[in-house]
Amino acid sequence: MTRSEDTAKAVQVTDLSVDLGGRPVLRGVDLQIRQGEVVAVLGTNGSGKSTLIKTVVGLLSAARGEVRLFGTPVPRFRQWRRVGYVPQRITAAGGVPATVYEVVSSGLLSQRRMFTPLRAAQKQAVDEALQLVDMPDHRKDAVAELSGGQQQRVLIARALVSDPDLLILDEPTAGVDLASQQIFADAIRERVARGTTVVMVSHDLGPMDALIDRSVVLRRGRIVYDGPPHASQTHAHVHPHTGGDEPGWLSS
Ligand SMILES: Nc1ncnc2c1ncn2[C@@H]1O[C@H](COP(=O)(O)OP(=O)(O)OP(=O)(O)O)[C@@H](O)[C@H]1O
Repeated sequence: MTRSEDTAKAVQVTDLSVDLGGRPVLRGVDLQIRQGEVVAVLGTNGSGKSTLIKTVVGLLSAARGEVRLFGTPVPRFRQWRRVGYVPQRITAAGGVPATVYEVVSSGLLSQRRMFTPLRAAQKQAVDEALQLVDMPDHRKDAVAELSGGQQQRVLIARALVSDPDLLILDEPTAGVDLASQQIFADAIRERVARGTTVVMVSHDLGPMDALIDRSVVLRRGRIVYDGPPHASQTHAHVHPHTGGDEPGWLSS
């Protein structure tokens, strides 16, 4: 594979195995995501979706195999500004009192420049992200004092503020009301039109459903389906033991 083909892949997961608590959670996962694709990661509770996402963003390490982002192995990847990540649950405040504005603006700064004041354009980007999730009136509020759905909206704003090339979303709209899900889907649609790659875990895609062009189903730490969204979304929630000869289903 040439270098340019490598970098045309936003995410390359090769023979990835991850162990947690001494137990294999992911086993031999292969997944290639081209730039501009919108991929849903589906599967029952405990199938390994969050573990895969966390390994892709470098929060967990591989026992075997590797993950590359834009052609670079994750341990050596430094362009984190190109990646927006919404975790499954609130971790943004991390026990430290932080305002909505601080959490969203942290999406603009690499660790090294954490305490550099924001430039005017960056302030504007934070304001726009807060508008997008309909939270401008809460900019000075402590994140810890918001409702769960409002906290999730803050995390969405943080992921969108840097206008990343790759958005990695772990149940981004869990607990978020339908109107806000729609706003979020519209924001994602607009970015997808500009070429942003999206990888999203969800149990209920809601208004995001129409944006998905491929889905991947995990079962007990392995990929069992990789193909067009329709069939997989049906099967992911029905009986995991079917599959048979339909396209996209892989033998496990
Ligand atoms: N820190 C940990 N230590 C040990 N086992 C873990 C740890 N985190 C997750 N696991 C186990 O790994 C498996 C996969 O968990 P993971 O969170 O990736 O699943 P998931 O598909 O995202 O589930 P859900 O749909 O419920 O969010 C589960 O069996 C879980 O118990």
